[in-house]
Amino acid sequence: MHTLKSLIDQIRPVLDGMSFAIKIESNHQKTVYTNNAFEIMQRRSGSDVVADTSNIIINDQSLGCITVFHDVSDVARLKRELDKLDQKLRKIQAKYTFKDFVGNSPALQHTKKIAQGAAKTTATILIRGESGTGKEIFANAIHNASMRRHEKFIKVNCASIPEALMESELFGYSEGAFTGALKRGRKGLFQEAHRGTLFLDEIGDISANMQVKLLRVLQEKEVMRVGSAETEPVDVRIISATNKPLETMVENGLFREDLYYRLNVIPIHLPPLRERPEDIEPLLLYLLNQYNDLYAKKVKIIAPAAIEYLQKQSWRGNVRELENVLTRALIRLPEETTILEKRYLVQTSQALVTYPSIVTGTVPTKLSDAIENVERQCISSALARHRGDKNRAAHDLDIPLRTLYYKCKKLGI
Ligand SMILES: Nc1ncnc2c1ncn2[C@@H]1O[C@H](COP(=O)(O)OP(=O)(O)OP(=O)(O)O)[C@@H](O)[C@H]1O
Repeated sequence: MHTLKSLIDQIRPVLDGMSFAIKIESNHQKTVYTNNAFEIMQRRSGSDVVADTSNIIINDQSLGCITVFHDVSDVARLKRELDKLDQKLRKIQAKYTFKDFVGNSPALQHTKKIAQGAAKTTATILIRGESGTGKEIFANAIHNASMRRHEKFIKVNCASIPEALMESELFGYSEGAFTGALKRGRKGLFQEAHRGTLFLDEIGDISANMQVKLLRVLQEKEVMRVGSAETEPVDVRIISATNKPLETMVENGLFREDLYYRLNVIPIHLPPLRERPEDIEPLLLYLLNQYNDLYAKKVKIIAPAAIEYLQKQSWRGNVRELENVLTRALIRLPEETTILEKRYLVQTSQALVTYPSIVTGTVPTKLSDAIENVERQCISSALARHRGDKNRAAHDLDIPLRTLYYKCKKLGI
């Protein structure tokens, strides 16, 4: 007949060598065995431990119980780090001011003046402008010029958050709202931005369902977490931005008119770069200042012919495209060169606008293969233009971000 002691003696070499901490207790809760790992765990303070206890039953007779302790300190530490990172990702330090918004063209000066006036109020602002005109840094600058500058500036890219997550991202969720929800529930971005500014980028991309919910929050100034019936008051200044034709979308029933008016209290239009060629030179100097260090170059002067050449371009991608052209020019520039000549820019801007032939090499027989080739080339070229930034690539390709992820996976990009 087994006794607990004889059983332990039989398996002692196995228990002693285990890396898990183990404790065996008799039926009277008296500790009769602990292994080395248990002693080490006891000496270490502040560990996060999960205990797993099972009864020791032999021939229907209970001899005691064995507890295995799992040290989850690393998991707990990783979780804390993840939470911190998540917090950081959800916040953007609003680091830009109007001084950082380069350009003194009359068109830009006019826009800055309106924005500086608007910053002093709490009115909702809608920033319009083509892609790459600086809507995001302009929103930053408005927040920093406002009374809320010491509070948070939180950015939400409405186009990149999947529809299913949008509501809980914006308004939070309560305890046990859905499988995988955090135990304590979670604040939404509206609550995070309380007393600060919430920047809703790509607002033209939100679904009809979210439009209704957003309108409600703007009207009532309170949010309701997913899975809760209670409301929480929020004091948030909304700045939204889009390059979509919202007015046409309203006419076509794609964007709610009431929401449009709520968002568009102060409209601000950022003019495209081609309408303010005089801003190109100061922008180049501002960018050179950063890029010389970044690419270990020594450029001090931009040749007048180079500036003149750039001023004549159409800049479909606006300042972002100008950044790309300058980056490519600097990369191919010899290290010691101090003057940026036109020839370097000509090569690079042509490289940007000359797209590869749609189907290269042997033309596939199957139409589906040919379509895949074209898709692969268009997507690869958009990703290359935006240095791998999928958001911007999807924007250029005029497809939802989700579709881009799906296609990249399917096409092996
Ligand atoms: N006036 C400016 N001064 C300095 N940098 C600028 C200016 N305008 C734009 N930029 C730079 O151009 C790039 C694009 O700006 P930003 O992301 O703010 O544009 P956007 O209009 O929000 O674009 P999208 O609609 O594609 O999101 C950024 O790197 C930004 O720093």
